[in-house]
Amino acid sequence: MLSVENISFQYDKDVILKSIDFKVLPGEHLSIIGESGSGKSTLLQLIYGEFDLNEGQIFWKETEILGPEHNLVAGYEFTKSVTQEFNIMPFITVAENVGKYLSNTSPSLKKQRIAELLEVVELTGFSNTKAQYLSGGQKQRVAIAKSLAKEPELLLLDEPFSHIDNFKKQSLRRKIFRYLKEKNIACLVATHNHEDVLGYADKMLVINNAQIEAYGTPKDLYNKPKTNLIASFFGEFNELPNYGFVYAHQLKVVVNSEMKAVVEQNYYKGNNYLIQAKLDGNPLFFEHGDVLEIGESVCLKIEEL
Ligand SMILES: Nc1ncnc2c1ncn2[C@@H]1O[C@H](COP(=O)(O)OP(=O)(O)OP(=O)(O)O)[C@@H](O)[C@H]1O
Repeated sequence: MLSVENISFQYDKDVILKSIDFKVLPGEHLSIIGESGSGKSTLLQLIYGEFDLNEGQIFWKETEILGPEHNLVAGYEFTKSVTQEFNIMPFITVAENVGKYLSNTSPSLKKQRIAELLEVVELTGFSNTKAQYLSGGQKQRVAIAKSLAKEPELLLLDEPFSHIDNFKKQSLRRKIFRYLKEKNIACLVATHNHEDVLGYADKMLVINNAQIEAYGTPKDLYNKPKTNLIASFFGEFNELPNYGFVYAHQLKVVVNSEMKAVVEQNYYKGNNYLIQAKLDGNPLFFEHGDVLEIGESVCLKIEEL
């Protein structure tokens, strides 16, 4: 189990993380969300042992994860980290990068393992390509495969699909997260994308103002967002008096109701339109199947999630 015990950290005078305390079980998937600059990457780096904590302790099972003051070379056998820098070698092939730390005692086993990992990240056809000729997204996938080569117990992923196009992202996400579950590898995933969370994460940690703003299952946080930061992570939303947070897709146009809004703008979204309207002088967003006329008055009702 990963045990992050009341840690606090600052690079210089500003406190980046304060009294952060949570646990992650073996095989568990924890998503870390928060605004840009809220400290998600810093938290992953601390768990990797890259910096010394100002307060608190971090353990993986019985081992305390220590920073450079006690441990000159960051990192432990049981953990791997994929950062935004990728750390892959440009002048060797994709297969050589992935197999870099694998044992050479059985070349056929090594080859098999590399092939298995390239299949997980959908790069089988690039095995013999030098890494320098890869796109940013392909490099990111090599970095993920490399991090899995020696089967860590704990994997730290910092925005793992940030360079990967939407077309690839969907299947890659399914494959990688399923692979981690099958191998019982715990993972912490810093992300800005709710699609990385819903459907995959067991738990979700929200960081704001250096502290934990919320912790729970994605379903609970989605159904009852306590703050606008959490609601906004999941999509367009409104904060309505007497109701709290209401997602745009929860508002439906009906023949008659007390809630009357005036349409101001339509935004095409593919399967429907996001409608910007005014309700009692305040902006309101809802979704609708068709374009509505600007200036039209519509009645709305709130649907339960
Ligand atoms: N090496 C560093 N030295 C000093 N300050 C740093 C360093 N790295 C990050 N910071 C600062 O710490 C804060 C948190 O940064 P961090 O990268 O952890 O945020 P983040 O939540 O991962 O952001 P993003 O979502 O944009 O990646 C930011 O204000 C950043 O400027």
